[in-house]
Amino acid sequence: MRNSNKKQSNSIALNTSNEQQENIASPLRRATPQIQKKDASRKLQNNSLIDSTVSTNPSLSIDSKVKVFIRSRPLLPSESSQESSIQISKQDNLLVLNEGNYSIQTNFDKAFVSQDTQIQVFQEFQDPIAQVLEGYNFTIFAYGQTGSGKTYTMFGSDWENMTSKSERVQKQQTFFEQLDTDENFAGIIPRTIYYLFNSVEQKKKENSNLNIQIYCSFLQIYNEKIYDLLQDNNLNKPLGIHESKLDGIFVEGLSEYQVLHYIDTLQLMKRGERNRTIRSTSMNAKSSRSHTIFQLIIETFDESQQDGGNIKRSRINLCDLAGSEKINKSEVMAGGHLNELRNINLSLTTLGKVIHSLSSKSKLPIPFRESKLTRILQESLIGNTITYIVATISPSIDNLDETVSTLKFAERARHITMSIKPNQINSKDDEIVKKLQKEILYLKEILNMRRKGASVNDIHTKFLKLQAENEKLKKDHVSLKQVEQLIEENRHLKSEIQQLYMRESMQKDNTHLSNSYKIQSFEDIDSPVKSLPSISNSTSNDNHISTANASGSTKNLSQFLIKNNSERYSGNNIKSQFSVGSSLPYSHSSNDRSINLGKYNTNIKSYSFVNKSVIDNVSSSNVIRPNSFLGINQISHTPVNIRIKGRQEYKIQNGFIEMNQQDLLQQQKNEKEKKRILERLDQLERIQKYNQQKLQKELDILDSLEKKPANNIKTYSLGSQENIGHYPSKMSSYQQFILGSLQQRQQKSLKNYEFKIKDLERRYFSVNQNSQK
Ligand SMILES: Nc1ncnc2c1ncn2[C@@H]1O[C@H](COP(=O)(O)OP(=O)(O)OP(=O)(O)O)[C@@H](O)[C@H]1O
Repeated sequence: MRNSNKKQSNSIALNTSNEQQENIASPLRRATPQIQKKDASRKLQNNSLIDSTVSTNPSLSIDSKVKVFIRSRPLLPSESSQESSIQISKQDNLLVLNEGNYSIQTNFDKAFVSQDTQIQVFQEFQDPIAQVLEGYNFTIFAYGQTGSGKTYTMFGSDWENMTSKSERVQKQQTFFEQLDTDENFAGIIPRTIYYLFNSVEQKKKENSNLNIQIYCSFLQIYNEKIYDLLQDNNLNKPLGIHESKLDGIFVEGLSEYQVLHYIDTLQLMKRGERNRTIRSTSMNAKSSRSHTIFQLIIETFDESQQDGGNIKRSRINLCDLAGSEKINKSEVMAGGHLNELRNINLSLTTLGKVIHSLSSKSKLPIPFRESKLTRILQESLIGNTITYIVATISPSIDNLDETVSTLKFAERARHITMSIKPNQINSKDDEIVKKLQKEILYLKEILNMRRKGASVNDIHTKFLKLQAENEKLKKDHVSLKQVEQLIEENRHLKSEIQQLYMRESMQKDNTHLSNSYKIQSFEDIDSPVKSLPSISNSTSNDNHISTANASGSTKNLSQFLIKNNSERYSGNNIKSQFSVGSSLPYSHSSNDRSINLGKYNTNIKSYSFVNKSVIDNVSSSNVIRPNSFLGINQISHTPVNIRIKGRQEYKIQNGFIEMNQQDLLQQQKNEKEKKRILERLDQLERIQKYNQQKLQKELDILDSLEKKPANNIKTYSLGSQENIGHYPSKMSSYQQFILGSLQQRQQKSLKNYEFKIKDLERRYFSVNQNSQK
């Protein structure tokens, strides 16, 4: 044990009394644990397991305590040289930390140690996810010092960084296909997505009238600014936080993507993860420098209740906080790093203060507004939300202070109680109708202004004016169906605006979209597999789909889906919405908006058509067989990325496919290069194998030669009669020469191949990464 960690007395118990004024989130302060003899180490008084299970009766509002789990990671290879580490074990929900003569024991709602798998951790989250479908909000956040395992817990292991090609492929498969059997790989977010979609399927089976829509968004807070991780990968456009009576606290301008299948959602999660700001630090090679929140919004509506029914709208917030980090005076830090660190520490300190105020039931104002993080999490800490915290700790002796600090934070959070009830929107609720009408007016105004070339400032001024005007909106009684339509229209307009903004920011980036493509229309399919959508050739120069081969061809989908269209997008002629299928097998919902193409090929399983209204250029005799399509199943009216075999990436929005010509060329180049490398790799692997076999054979021959006394080889006595003539103690110089040169030659060639293979793998990895950007 290092001297600096030696303490004077033997046992530590956490003091979490409400009077304690210490700022627990600051990593810069040393923990001041209460010290006791080990024998007398006391357990915390509050041992009861807090049950935040809520009633599904929507009229009931009940009290729910924040649930706190603790998770300790194993020692990392870089820490294994340490003389000693903190011994962390658990007894039921009691976490026990032993370090030399010191001991810390404290109770949590659940304790996880290094042997506990990702599946075991996730099992604790299944109940509240089921509650989300009843209209309850649910937040999970991972808290802990840098390098303690927050990202591992929330997202999963860093498999993409693994070097072995075969392992990468296997992990990729696991990620998308075997979440329920994989124990250690995927973290809480992918599992939540998977579980949620399965639960939705189950619910729909139980009640075929249920219409459940899922949307997702992903944001990061970096240096006290909020960015959309799905739209803004260059930190170009910080977003603002607003509060409204109906929506509560929300981030204005954050994109919401409608998602139809878990694979699409995972793709979006991966896209956002790639855009996250990370840095290599002394504690963690891939340290998250921003707080991220992955949000799933679930809207449930019973179609059998025409009037007077309810729409349930709930949220799942999955937060991976940036970790606190000490400012290391001996280490030279880049200016940016220091700034990040200050901002991270500031927001975590504020979170600590907020938790302290809430747990001590202080009468003083709670400092939610002191940081963006606490402002966004406000509703998860005092609002209508089931909240779980996973506090992560490290067993490294060097991190003892931070570990104690995390435990104190976690213990305090357990004292927070919230009153929760399901979120329901009633069609007779004038507030919601007013709000939707207001928003639609506002959005229409903005769209018109944008089309006429108005600036963002003009629009903001107009917006303020509109807000005032819209207060006067008349009260109408509308049906639930109408409310749904209003929501749809609203969403549609928002996505148009999003697209406009996106284009603007892309133009600013000097990223010129050299081609704009539009998909005009598809047929809505009533019964799966019976008839398939098809597309006919469009010869005109208008916005129609071009079909390179429309009758049963197996050509690349891109060939018949898209057509170079010089005309720019105009919001008025959006006629159809569609989503394209996933490359992985799944059975889509049985409602009339989807179709299973599984019968026709294995790559694409589902098409979804949302809008029946317009059918252009579609004949039912032809069959689409997009078997080379490795796309994701996505919505149409918010931007989505689609991958087509060969990994070109397209953006689809409002029935448009857009692609950057330069990107496309680069992608194609990358693909060619990758293919070439893979072929060369295969070839080299074959040669290497052949050489190994050859070497082995030659060695075997020499071995047998060595054992056999050849006539022309002198044998030597080893002093024992039996050995004479059988085991020559010395090979002939000829044999030695052959063996030596053979070995040398083979070793050289094997090394050469090994080197070449490594080099190719490295190049493949870098090309692959480039093509995923
Ligand atoms: N339970 C675990 N089992 C195995 N390895 C783990 C576990 N938890 C974390 N690790 C490993 O520890 C390292 C640091 O973990 P991670 O990046 O999740 O930390 P973090 O708390 O998110 O750090 P930061 O705040 O700097 O982003 C990673 O290499 C990760 O794979």
